[in-house]
Amino acid sequence: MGRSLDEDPLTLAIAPPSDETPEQRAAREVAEAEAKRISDEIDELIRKEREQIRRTKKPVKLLLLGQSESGKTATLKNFQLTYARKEWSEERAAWRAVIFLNLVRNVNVIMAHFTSEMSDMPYDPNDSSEELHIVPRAPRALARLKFTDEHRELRERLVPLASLQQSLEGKLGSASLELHSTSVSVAAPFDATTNGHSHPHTQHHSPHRRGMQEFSINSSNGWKSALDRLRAFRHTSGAALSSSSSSRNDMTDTEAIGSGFTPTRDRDPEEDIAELLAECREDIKKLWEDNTIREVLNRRKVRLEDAPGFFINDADRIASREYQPTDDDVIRARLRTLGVQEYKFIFDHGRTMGQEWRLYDVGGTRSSRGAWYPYFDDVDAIIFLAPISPFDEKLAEDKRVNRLEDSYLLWRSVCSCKLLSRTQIILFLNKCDLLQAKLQRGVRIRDSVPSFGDRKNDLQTATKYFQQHFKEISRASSPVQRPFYVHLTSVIDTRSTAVTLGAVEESILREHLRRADLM
Ligand SMILES: Nc1nc2c(ncn2[C@@H]2O[C@H](COP(=O)(O)OP(=O)(O)OP(=O)(O)O)[C@@H](O)[C@H]2O)c(=O)[nH]1
Ligand SMILES: [Mg+2]
Repeated sequence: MGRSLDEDPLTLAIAPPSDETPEQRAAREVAEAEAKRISDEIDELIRKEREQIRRTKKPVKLLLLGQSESGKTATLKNFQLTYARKEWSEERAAWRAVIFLNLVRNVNVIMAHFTSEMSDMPYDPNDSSEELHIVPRAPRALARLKFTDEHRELRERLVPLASLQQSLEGKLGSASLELHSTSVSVAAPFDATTNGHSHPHTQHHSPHRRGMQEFSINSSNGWKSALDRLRAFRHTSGAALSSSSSSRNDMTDTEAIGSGFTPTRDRDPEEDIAELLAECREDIKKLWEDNTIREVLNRRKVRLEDAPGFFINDADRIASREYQPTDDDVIRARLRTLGVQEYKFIFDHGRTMGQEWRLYDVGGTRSSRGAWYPYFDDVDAIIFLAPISPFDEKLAEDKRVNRLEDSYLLWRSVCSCKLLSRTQIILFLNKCDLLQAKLQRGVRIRDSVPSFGDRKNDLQTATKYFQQHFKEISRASSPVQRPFYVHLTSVIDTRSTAVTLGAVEESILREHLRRADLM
């Protein structure tokens, strides 16, 4: 037989006193109702929080867009450095070979100009070996530079670095080669698709169905595709230097020996490279510090300092057997992005600790942009990188196009894209450090950007002007008005970038939760 409710101890304990007056009863019922309301509110908060946590299990997706060399990969590296430090530390050493290649390239660019000036060869700006944004020598006649025997000997001693560059490029694959021309002459080849028509470049691309290798290298950690090649190269000993590969830059051992770079067998080839560089260290410094050679570069308007992967100033530190990359070196190392690469990070710092983020880093050359469109569909936010220092430079892949103009066109296409009309877009006006240096050297903006007019040629005025221009484009071209988020950045400055990323993280997360609520 069951117990009567009247006998339940709890019921008895909380039962109203038998002598309760009607007033006391009314007051008790009000208090009970209030307690229930508070309790329900707490239950609802807990439910929402749980729901939010459940939803945020969905990765936060962030797409990085911008022209080539705008700093997308450098921004991605800053994310990793700030929020996924363990992975960052594990990968740091793998960048050593890329930095060696960057340094060797700096040397070889100087060597190419120095050699052609020494042999009085006419300068050909279309020469495919040119990697920098160089303008032809001014037509006025300048006195011929005087080269000494010491210059000739220096040149002889540094010749092996040409084959070293080829070998490193061959082993790192096409990511290590810059693109010098492209058949695509429009800024946003995805544009036709954005207007509702299919486009030949994007028709068959989807994140799950991508074919062409140039457009689609996709791994859980993209730059590893290049670095893995290098690891394979290291682990197959010196003999790997002669292995055949798809790269046009592979050389045979015979070629390597003939041109002065002789790999030592049975040893990690990266150590051979470090050793060769260490042997060349004093000559590299001499080359960079020589007044006549500096004059060659000045006359040809070659500014290595503004170019990606500038390391020759650090030759003393890098050209060494013991060299290990620092965080800053890795951020500054240049390796071109091929296709669209997906990076997954579980953040181990910050407000979103434990949260998975997926960052999509794209190749920014005009011929790569057709592959972006499939990724517009499902991202929480876009960071658009627009470098503002190259207002007087041309695209590497199309020497007729001004870089700033290209960024404006691309920005307009992204802002006007219907698929992105409700996507948060954060603009980074990047390379402010290089802009400042350029303005300090006396380069006038109005000579390249006539609409800048007689404004003050200083950093503050320039950034305000460029910012306003991007804002107007956004306002005029966005299908639905959107807030204009902008940051002035120099993403090689890891400290200030960490602060910027903190603000970005919060704003993207808010957007992520808002989108989750809408679903
Ligand atoms: N001085 C300076 N260099 C920068 C800045 N941002 C990027 N760089 C350097 O510029 C070079 C190109 O940057 P990346 O991040 O590789 O450019 P990207 O946009 O990924 O280029 P693609 O992969 O070709 O599309 C690298 O060597 C960077 O270290 C900056 O704000 N200041
Ligand atoms: Mg990149």
